Amino acid sequence: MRRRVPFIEQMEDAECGIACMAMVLAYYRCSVSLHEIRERFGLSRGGSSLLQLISIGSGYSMKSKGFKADFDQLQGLPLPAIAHWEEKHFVVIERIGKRSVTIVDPSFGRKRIPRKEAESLYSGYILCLAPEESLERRKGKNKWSFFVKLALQQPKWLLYILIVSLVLQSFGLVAPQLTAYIADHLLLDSSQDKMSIIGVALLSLFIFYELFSMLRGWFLAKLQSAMDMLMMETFIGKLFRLPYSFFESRTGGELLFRTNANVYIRQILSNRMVSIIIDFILLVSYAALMLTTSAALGSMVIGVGVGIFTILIVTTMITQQFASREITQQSRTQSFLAECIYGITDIKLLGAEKQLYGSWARLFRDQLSTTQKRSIWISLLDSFSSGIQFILPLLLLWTGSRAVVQGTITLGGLLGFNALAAAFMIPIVSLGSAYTQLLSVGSYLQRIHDVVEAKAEQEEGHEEITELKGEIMMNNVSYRYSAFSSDVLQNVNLSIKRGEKLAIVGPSGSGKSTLAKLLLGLYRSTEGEILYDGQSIGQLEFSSLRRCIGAVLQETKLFQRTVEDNIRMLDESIPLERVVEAAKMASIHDDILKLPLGYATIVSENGASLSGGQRQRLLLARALVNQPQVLLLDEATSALDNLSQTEIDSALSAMNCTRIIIAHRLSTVINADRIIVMKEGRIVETGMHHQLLAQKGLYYQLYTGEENKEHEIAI
Ligand SMILES: Nc1ncnc2c1ncn2[C@@H]1O[C@H](COP(=O)(O)OP(=O)(O)OP(=O)(O)O)[C@@H](O)[C@H]1O
Repeated sequence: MRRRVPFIEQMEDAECGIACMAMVLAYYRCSVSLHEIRERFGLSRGGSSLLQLISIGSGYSMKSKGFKADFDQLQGLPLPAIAHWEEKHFVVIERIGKRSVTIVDPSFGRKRIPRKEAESLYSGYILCLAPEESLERRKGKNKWSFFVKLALQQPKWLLYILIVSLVLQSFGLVAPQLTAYIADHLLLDSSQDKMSIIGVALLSLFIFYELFSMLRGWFLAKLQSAMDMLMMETFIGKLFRLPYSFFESRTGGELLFRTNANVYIRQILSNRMVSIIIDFILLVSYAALMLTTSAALGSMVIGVGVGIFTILIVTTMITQQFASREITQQSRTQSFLAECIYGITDIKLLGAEKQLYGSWARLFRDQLSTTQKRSIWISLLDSFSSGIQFILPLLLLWTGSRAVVQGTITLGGLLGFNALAAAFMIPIVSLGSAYTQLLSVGSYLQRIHDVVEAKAEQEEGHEEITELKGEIMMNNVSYRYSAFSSDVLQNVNLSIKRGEKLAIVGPSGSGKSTLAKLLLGLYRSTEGEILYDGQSIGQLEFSSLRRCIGAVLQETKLFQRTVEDNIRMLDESIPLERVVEAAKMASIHDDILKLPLGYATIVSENGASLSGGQRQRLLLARALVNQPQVLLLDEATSALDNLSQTEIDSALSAMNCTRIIIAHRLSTVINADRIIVMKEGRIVETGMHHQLLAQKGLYYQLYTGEENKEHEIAI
């Protein structure tokens, strides 16, 4: 039989290329996660080009050849192949027939489309791939394993629920027997005694049923909260341990969507896990009971049951496509909305509300149209199975009446059987819908899997440090953001002395911020090494190292907490006096006192209620509160006036810590002990202000350019 290309869903818009590559690799039995590809080739948020896909293919021992070809020329090429689609997307072409083409679209799934349509969607470029002998066969990790492991950590609650549910469901088995008994005995002989006994039996049945139901609900709530705790602890715990690059390649909205997916998964699985086991047990018991009561009628009902189940499964397979598409669209809409809310200042500034609302509405309409299609299929399915459930008792009475007349079954027996048949259908429908839900959970699990399986920033066992002397060395450090880009830093050699004030300057894009992030361990150098007090950065535990460094980067943000919390970053061990001291050094203390509640004033998200200069000084206070031995400031005082700048500078000089200051305004760094000038990722000049000026090189140009500008402004 022809092998099919396994569908691997893209998690984000820009992932279609690597998802296609992962599908083709999986087709050749080499299972690779999207995360692994990103990690290995350092792909960021942008999409991948055909050239990059060729390199990725070669990296996995696939002979890859990309070229321009007309649609008709595709016929003879080896498939599956990756095709450029609609000028903006990649899909895998699985089969080209005379009339139709089968593609596997990473954003949707398998699709068979008319040849004419495929021809119009194809953008003219194809990437053919064939495995080399060295291609490693690899089995993929099961995305369910994370959840199963968690669930099995709750054996107590699972067992209780199972027992209570079994007792509850066995009441279902009693009902048909009671029906038969009442019909056969009470209808003909309704003596007071029998009536009372049955009445008491019914009442006790009801009370027991209620008690067990309540107990089940209570156990379920216990299981759910235990699982919630474990799932969220594992997920969020892992999320915080992931490297900075992981967050650079995912949108905030998408990550929030994944966090919420945990709750959805837990809700479905904690309910379903037990019910699936019970439904199976019930199904077998009901079937056995029906067959022993009447083989003929029993076989008929079981046949109908199998029919309903098959229809449910087939329809689920159809709706599954819509379900995973809906999830992708939901996450896309939510990510877009989150982005708009984060960037509301720019939207207002540009007066772009209408356009963005229009874009959101388009995304939402797409999502709704998929939801609608799925709902229509589901309601068709529901109406079919409920129709059968409606007609089945009548059908049974109709066919069973002859058996009653022939005396092979009593009237009570037939009525009891009818009740049994109705009960038999319940677990069938429940298993069918469990299957539907489990499939949709699969799509959510894939998103969680991406986080849970990602490699943490550091494994355990690195040296935790509590203080630094402040000596830093960079030996031949080079860095590039992805395997496909050129070096952003090239052979940087730098030795920073304890207590030195080092300024890094250079044109925009010369690699200053990248260097700062390497020093903080946010990126790992591609070549060379960074040493703190003679110890390689790779040996140190990053979070402990970062606690010893006070850093303000261009991306650093304020949180919607009190001023005090913002300075001490929720670290309760830092007393208010130290917070005040840091605020004084950052020249923000007086401004804080003028706020309505002083240090207890809530700062609005990202400091919207503060001036640009106040925000920067508050962030500086945060960097200073731990009395760091190294201070790293990337454009941290760009919004300050010269007076505040001088005030802060003398406070920092008194601290006697190593200072690395990245600045565009050269006037702020002229008193630095040493200035290094960067250009295109290299250090091109080093020296003190007057020495660099005398060299009349790049620094001179930057400085005189700035001076002229200031002069123009002054005029
Ligand atoms: N996350 C990233 N992924 C890919 N490339 C990046 C990333 N961040 C920066 N770059 C690229 O690296 C180069 C250096 O950027 P960097 O931010 O280090 O420069 P910079 O000197 O700090 O610039 P500026 O003075 O404007 O802040 C630039 O070409 C930039 O496009």
